[in-house]
Amino acid sequence: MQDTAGIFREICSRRGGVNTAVLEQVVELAVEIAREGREGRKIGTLFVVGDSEEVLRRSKPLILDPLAGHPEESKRISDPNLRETIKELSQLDGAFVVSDEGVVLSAARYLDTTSEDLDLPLGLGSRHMAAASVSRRTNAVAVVVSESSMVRMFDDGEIVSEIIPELWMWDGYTTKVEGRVSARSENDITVVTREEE
Ligand SMILES: Nc1ncnc2c1ncn2[C@@H]1O[C@H](COP(=O)(O)OP(=O)(O)OP(=O)(O)O)[C@@H](O)[C@H]1O
Repeated sequence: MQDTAGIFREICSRRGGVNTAVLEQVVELAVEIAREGREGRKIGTLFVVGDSEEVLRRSKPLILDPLAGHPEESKRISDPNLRETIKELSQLDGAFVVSDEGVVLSAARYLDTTSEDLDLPLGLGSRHMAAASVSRRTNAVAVVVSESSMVRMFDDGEIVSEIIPELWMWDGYTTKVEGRVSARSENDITVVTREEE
C-alpha cells in the first residue's frame, strides 16, 4: 500500500461529527477496493460511517446479514482479516454500516432513500443518491466506491471530496465536486475537495 495517509487525513479531518480516524480507515479501504476490484472485475460499494443507530433505523437488510453474530472484536475496520472480508462482501448489493467506534455493524443494507432536497450533478446513479440521502438525513458521512473506480465522500447530502485513484484517470476528467474546489495529487492518487465558503 502506498503512503497516502496525509492526503486522506486531510479530507477526513474536515468532517465534523464522525470519528475521523475511522473515516480515514474506511477511505483507505474504499480506495483499495476501487483499485483492486474483485476477481477481475470492477466493484462498486457503499460505506456509511457514524450515527449508526439512526442509519440502521433508516435501512433494511437485503439478505441475512453475513456480519451478524460475530463478536465486535472481529469486526473492527482496522483488523486486516475484517478488511479482507469486507472486500469479499463488497460484491453484494447494498451498504456497510460502520459505527463511530470503528465496528462494521452490518453489510448488504438497503438505505431508505429520498431525492427530496438533494441536488446531485447529473450522471450519478442510485448508489450515489442513497449516499447523498443518508448523509443528509443523518449525521453520518457516506463513502461510495463507484464501479467507475472513483471514490466519493458525501456529507449533508453533497459530494465533499472525490478521490481519483490513478493518475491517468485524472487526465481530462471533470470532477463531480461542485463549488470552489482544490485538487492535490500524491502517489498516483488525486483528491478533489470542496473548499468551504
Ligand atoms: N438505497 C440503496 N441502499 C444501498 N445500496 C443501494 C441503494 N440503491 C442502490 N444501491 C446499490 O447501488 C447498486 C446500483 O448502482 P447504480 O449503478 O444504479 O448506481 P451508481 O450510483 O451509478 O453506482 P456506480 O457508479 O457504481 O455505477 C445496487 O446494486 C446497490 O448495490
